[in-house]
Amino acid sequence: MADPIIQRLEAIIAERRNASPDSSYVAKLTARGRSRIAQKIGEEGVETVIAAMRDDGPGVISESADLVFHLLVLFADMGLSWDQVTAELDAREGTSGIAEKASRPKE
Ligand SMILES: N=c1c2ncn([C@@H]3O[C@H](COP(=O)(O)OP(=O)(O)OP(=O)(O)O)[C@@H](O)[C@H]3O)c2ncn1[C@@H]1O[C@H](COP(=O)(O)O)[C@@H](O)[C@H]1O
Repeated sequence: MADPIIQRLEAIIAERRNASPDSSYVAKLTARGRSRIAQKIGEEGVETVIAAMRDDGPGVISESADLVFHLLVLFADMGLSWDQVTAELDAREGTSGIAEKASRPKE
């Protein structure tokens, strides 16, 4: 089960998708289409990287919140949920990243 703020945000985003783009950022971004939502995730990821390179801890937290929020907007657009991400992490628990990479088929 997702953290309570993630659950509330998923519900808010589902509702705000149908609001007026004049009064809702979620509705405005959704109306611009999937590619724009995905582009925002790239932008927020880059802003997180920039904050990290500046050793700006509060900046990394703030940009990470933007990143998670925009991921949730994308998930809503694609019918996905945060619980699916945590299920994927659960499934990976205990598998070393080094071992997993070594087990991939050779290209
Ligand atoms: N958590 C957030 C949240 N985080 C970030 N943002 C917005 O995301 C945008 C990202 O900022 P940027 O400067 O990168 O982008 P921008 O220049 O404003 O936008 P673009 O024109 O570039 O797309 C800003 O407008 C932020 O205000 C958010 N907007 C909304 N929420 C949540 O979503 C709820 C519903 O919001 P509305 O849909 O606006 O009612 C709110 O009550 C909040 O709980």
